[in-house]
Amino acid sequence: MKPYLIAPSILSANFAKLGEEVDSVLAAGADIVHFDVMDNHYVPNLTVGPLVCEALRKHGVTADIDVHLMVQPVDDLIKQFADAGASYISFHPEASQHLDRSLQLIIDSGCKPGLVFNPATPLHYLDDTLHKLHHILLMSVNPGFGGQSFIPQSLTKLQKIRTLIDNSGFDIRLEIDGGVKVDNIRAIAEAGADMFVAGSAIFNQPNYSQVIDEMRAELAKVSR
Ligand SMILES: O=C(CO)[C@@H](O)[C@H](O)COP(=O)(O)O
Ligand SMILES: [Fe+2]
Repeated sequence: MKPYLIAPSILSANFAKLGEEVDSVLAAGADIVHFDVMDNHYVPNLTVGPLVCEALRKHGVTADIDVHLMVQPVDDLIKQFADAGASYISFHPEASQHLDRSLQLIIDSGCKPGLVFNPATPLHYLDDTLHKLHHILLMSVNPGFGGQSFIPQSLTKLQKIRTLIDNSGFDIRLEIDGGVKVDNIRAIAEAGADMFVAGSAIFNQPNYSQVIDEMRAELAKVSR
């Protein structure tokens, strides 16, 4: 079983001091930086692009950066994010004209490819892509905003994806994103997730290490 990874989403960080925020959350015990890219087209919100990813690298961030592309089209931004220092890059399959080409672009640019499923995106996109995936990201809210409530049906969808992965024989991480908190992270892990994005649950609290410690304590209760 893969170790659990906690990935704070910078969407809820203070953008006026982003470098310090990322340093703080990593010092508080986070594993990976989750970097939400929104284009005001695929989703009704606008955030940050490759320049900001590059700025975090120049600032000295060495942890993996998990780029979650909520953009359409997808392909142009892949190379730009790879050059800017991205580690993981995921995108929404219905936003790509040529799914296999987009995944291959991520692989060829040296990053780890992932596919993102919204609450109602059908899982058939996994039929011919599993062999190329490093991670699958399940959205447990509709994409576009931080601070939304976890959609309970996501637990069933997580279990389905967990079973698909386990039966495939491929070594794929299962990431969950949206409404993850201390009080639901254990149930989410029990449903099969091994990587946890949390934005508002961490950045809206004054003490980041306390929240991350509490999340890890909940995860330690999971038997696997
Ligand atoms: O991709 C997204 C939203 O579209 C997420 O990464 C959110 O930023 C998570 O925020 P919280 O639900 O944890 O506040
Ligand atoms: Fe995200």
